[in-house]
Amino acid sequence: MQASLAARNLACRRGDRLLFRKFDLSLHAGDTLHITGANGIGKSSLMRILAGLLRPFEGTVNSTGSLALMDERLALDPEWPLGRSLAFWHALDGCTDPSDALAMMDIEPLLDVPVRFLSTGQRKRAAFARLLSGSADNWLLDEPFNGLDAAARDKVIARIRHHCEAGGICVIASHQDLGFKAPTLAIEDYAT
Ligand SMILES: Nc1ncnc2c1ncn2[C@@H]1O[C@H](COP(=O)(O)OP(=O)(O)OP(=O)(O)O)[C@@H](O)[C@H]1O
Repeated sequence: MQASLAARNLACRRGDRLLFRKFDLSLHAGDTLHITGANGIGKSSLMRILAGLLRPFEGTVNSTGSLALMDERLALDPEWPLGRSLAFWHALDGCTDPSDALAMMDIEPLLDVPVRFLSTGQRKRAAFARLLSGSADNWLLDEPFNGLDAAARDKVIARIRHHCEAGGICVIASHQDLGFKAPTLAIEDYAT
């Protein structure tokens, strides 16, 4: 894998509020990082900046390797059956055999269900199935455990560990305890 992710002197402004400033990070192959902070502090905004989806007010982001952001926005057509929606992304992501990821997240029984009928946890499992069947080097996971039951959560943690042991990077934004050890960065330390 080609993973690396660095941010320098980031500042984030939302509306007329400067949320944080002077935020730096430097991650290399194998690193996991837990971004912590209270509701509304700017975790999701930071993740979108790192993903290149939101322009920082100041500062720069540099990465090598491919990047995947998983957040509350499912990016699956709500009217399509889940299987068809996932197949759309598998084709774009160049995934020829998603069966392992679908089985791991217990998705097969849901493939005929329209996305709009999925429960919160089922949606999250579908999002993980897409992530796991892709080949991104840098994973940006925004509140990845919301809605997951204990069994699904354990599987996801095992896959995060596996991803990083294989040389990937995983940044997890969450106000919750992760349930496993990871270096932490508190956004409060950069709040204005
Ligand atoms: N498009 C926007 N325009 C203006 N303000 C916004 C916009 N999006 C988010 N905000 C504000 O930016 C702040 C940070 O939001 P963000 O979603 O990044 O926080 P968060 O730390 O992820 O919160 P939570 O833990 O509740 O998910 C919030 O006060 C939010 O209302």
